[in-house]
Amino acid sequence: MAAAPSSLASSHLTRLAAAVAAPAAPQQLRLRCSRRRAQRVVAMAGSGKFFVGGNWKCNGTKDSISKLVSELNAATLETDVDVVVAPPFIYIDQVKNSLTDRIEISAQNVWIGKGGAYTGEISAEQLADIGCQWVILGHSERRHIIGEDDEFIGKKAAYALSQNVKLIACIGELLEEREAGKTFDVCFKQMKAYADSISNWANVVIAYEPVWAIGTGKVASPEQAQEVHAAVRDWLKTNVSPEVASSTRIIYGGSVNAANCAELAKKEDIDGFLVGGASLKGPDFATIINSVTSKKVAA
Ligand SMILES: O=C[C@H](O)COP(=O)(O)O
Repeated sequence: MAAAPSSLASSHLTRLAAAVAAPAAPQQLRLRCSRRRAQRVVAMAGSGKFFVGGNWKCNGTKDSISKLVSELNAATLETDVDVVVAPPFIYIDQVKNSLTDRIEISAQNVWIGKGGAYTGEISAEQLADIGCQWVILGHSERRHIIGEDDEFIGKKAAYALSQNVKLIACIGELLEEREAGKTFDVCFKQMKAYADSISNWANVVIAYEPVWAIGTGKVASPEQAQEVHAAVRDWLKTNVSPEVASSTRIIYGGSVNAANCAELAKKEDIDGFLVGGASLKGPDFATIINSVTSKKVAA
């Protein structure tokens, strides 16, 4: 799909406004998806591994995390999935020392630059020092509760990547923004802030997380998620490069669970998930990881 964001916006905004109530995939979009599927086969074969992250947020105790780690260590996981969990900072070392190396570790935040006199902050150098390979940035809870803005998030992203900490870059619209037909505008603005700061996308995964779906039990329909993922991929194609658009994984987050993951995973542009609540239950998280099998069948 080669249309520029501006031309996409006029045709999609009307559909997006109605999509919450009537999420059927437009025929036109399906046709464009078929073309893009063919175009992406080569790129996905090289670098597009399914990716599932578990964001534990501010949950857990030493005991509950020990139980969760035991469940994850005992789980049978499909091999062709990148799996990452993000414990609260204070438990990262415990998890790092007890969790199978099959699963990588992410932080949920990081300081904007080099460490020093920044009370309460954790630097990217410190994450790398303890073997924490990833960081989640731009999560809606940090945007809308803590008040982080696009520029601040972009600078954090650039510094983390410069220290070889890989990035899960979150974007997503509020319910009122979706209802006002601004979903694409919001997501593209958030994408631009990342693109202004990122020169190498090899270590970046984008997480589309509509805020209205986070922790609400109201998951986006597969068609709603696919439509935004496809638009974000087109944005990357137009504004970064076709190669980055093809190779960058775009994962979905927001009320993903063991029951709904398979249908979402079948969608062409959904390359995995960022999971909150359901990642706190080992067997459920394993089911979500293993939903890659639905993707293989759909492909
Ligand atoms: O980072 C994860 C998202 O905020 C999704 O959370 P949730 O699965 O609890 O809705």
